[in-house]
Amino acid sequence: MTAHIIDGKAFAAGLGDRIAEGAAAFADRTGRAPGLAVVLVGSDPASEIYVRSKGLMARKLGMESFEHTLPAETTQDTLMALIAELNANEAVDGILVQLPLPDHLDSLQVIEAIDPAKDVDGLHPLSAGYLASGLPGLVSCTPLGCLMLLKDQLGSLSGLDAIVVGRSILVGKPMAQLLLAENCTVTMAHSRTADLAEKVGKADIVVAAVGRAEMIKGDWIKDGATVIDVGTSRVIRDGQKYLVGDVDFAAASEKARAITPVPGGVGPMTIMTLMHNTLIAAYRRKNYPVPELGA
Ligand SMILES: Nc1nc2c(c(=O)[nH]1)N[C@@H](CN(C=O)c1ccc(C(=O)N[C@@H](CCC(=O)O)C(=O)O)cc1)CN2
Repeated sequence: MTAHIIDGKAFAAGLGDRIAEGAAAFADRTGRAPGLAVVLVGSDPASEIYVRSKGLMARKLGMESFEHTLPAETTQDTLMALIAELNANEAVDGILVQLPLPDHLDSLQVIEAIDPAKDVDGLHPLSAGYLASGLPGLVSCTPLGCLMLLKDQLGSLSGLDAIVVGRSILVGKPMAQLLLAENCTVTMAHSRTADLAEKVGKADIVVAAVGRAEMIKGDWIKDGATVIDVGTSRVIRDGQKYLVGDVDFAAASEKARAITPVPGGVGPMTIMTLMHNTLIAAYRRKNYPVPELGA
C-alpha cells in the first residue's frame, strides 16, 4: 500500500476561509474584530517565527492581533502583570504565551493566571479538566488540528485502536483525551514504553508526538493505519539540513493508508486551530452561538 499524503496546508486554508467568515460576522455584530494577544519572552528564533506567523494569520482572517514582545530577562512579576492586563482588556478574546519561556520563569504559574475563557492555547489546568470531563472548553491547538485531520480522513473514529506516542501537556495528553472522546481505544505510550514496536503495530491510528527524529520505524506500522506525525526535528544528512518527523516517513508510507508529511502536515494546523479557538472564545465570551466551522 502507498499512503495518501495528508495535506495539512490545504485543510488549514479551507478552515481559514470559514474562520474569516465567522470573524467578519462577529465584527458586524459587535463593532470590533475578535482579538488575539500573543506574548513572546526572549528572542528564540523559532518562537519569533511562530509568533510572527500567528499575528499575520490573525490579521489575514480579519482579527485584531496584539503582539507583546518582552526581553529575555523579564521578571515573573512583569509577565504576571501583563497577563492580568490582557485578562481585563475587553478587546482581547484570546491570550497565548509562546512556549518555551526562558528557564527563570515559571510557565505553569503564568498559564494558570490566564482567564480560562481566553485560554486559546487550551493549556490552563481548567481547560485540561474540561476536556477530560467531556465538558465544553478550549482545546490545545496541535491535538485539535490532528483530530480534525483524522476525522477528515476517516469520518467516524469510533471503535478504532489508537496509540499516542508522547505524553506532553501540549500534545500527548490532550490528544489521548480527544481520541477517547471519539470512542477510540487509546494506548498512551512514551519514550520508556516497553515493546513500543508491538504496540504501534496494533494501532489503526498512530499519533507520534515524542520529539525524537524518525524514532517510529516504517515496519512497525500496521497495514492500512493512519499516521499523524507531530514531530519536527532538524537533522543534517550528507551535509544537507532537513526537517523530519518522529516517523520514518518513506518506510511508513509503504504501510499506512494515509500519513502526514513533515513539513506541511500538522504544523499548519497548529496556527489555524489557534485562530479557530480565538473565534470560538470571542463568540462564547459574548454568549453568541458559535458558528459552524465544519471541523
Ligand atoms: N504556547 C504555545 N507554544 C508552542 C506551541 C503551541 O501550540 N502553543 N507549539 C509549538 C510551536 N508552534 C506554535 O507555536 C508551531 C510549530 C510548528 C509549526 C509549523 O507550521 N511547522 C511547519 C514547519 C516549519 C519549519 O519549516 O520550521 C510544518 O510542520 O509544516 C507551527 C507552529 C511550540 N510552542
